[in-house]
Amino acid sequence: MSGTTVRGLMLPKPVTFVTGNPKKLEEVKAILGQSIPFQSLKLDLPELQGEPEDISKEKARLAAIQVNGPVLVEDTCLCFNALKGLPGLNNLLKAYEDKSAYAMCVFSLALGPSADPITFVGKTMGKIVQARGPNDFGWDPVFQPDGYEQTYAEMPKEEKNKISHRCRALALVKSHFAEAGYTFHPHNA
Ligand SMILES: O=c1[nH]c(=O)c2ncn([C@@H]3O[C@H](COP(=O)(O)OP(=O)(O)OP(=O)(O)O)[C@@H](O)[C@H]3O)c2[nH]1
Ligand SMILES: [Mg+2]
Repeated sequence: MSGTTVRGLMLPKPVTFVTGNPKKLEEVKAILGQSIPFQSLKLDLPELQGEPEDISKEKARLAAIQVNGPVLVEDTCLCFNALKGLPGLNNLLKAYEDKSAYAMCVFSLALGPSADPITFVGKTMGKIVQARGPNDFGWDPVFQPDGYEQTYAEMPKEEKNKISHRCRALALVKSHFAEAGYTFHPHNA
């Protein structure tokens, strides 16, 4: 994490969570509840290259300029230990004995167009298995978290949302909001 926290800072409007992925949005809504006032928006942002945290920060910076207010962005990847943490295709993993993997979620918060984004990372360790469970969200059917007999896809949503990469990253986002004590401009809340 980086950046300077200004305690009690008043944000001009609710946080805009920028995503084009409805499944992500559904989970973020369920996990955040009423803890952070936010709205969502799909923006066309360039697909950036580089290290996950740098990509995320740059995405937040670009989004905050477009929104002209506080934004939260998120990127997720499934990283394979056999490929030294590289995100990859499941078929590629067939050639390796080591099926261990981790789901990683990186959120960046930019408080405004000229603010330095703050990054929050959540990881859940697990392994890649033959697909089991409903097929409506990315790689959920092939990821089985450590300590569980079910894949993400087989778990009830509430269960996934208690242990997921996304909930771990969002727990850090929530603590940041609680510590910073941001307030929201009453006219735009
Ligand atoms: O099984 C899954 N469980 C998850 O919990 C999860 N979170 C994301 N994904 C998938 O990973 C890819 C890259 O994600 P991504 O971060 O680039 O997202 P995106 O481009 O769809 O949306 P966004 O960048 O507009 O927010 C996309 O195919 C997402 O569907 C998940 N799959
Ligand atoms: Mg994306």
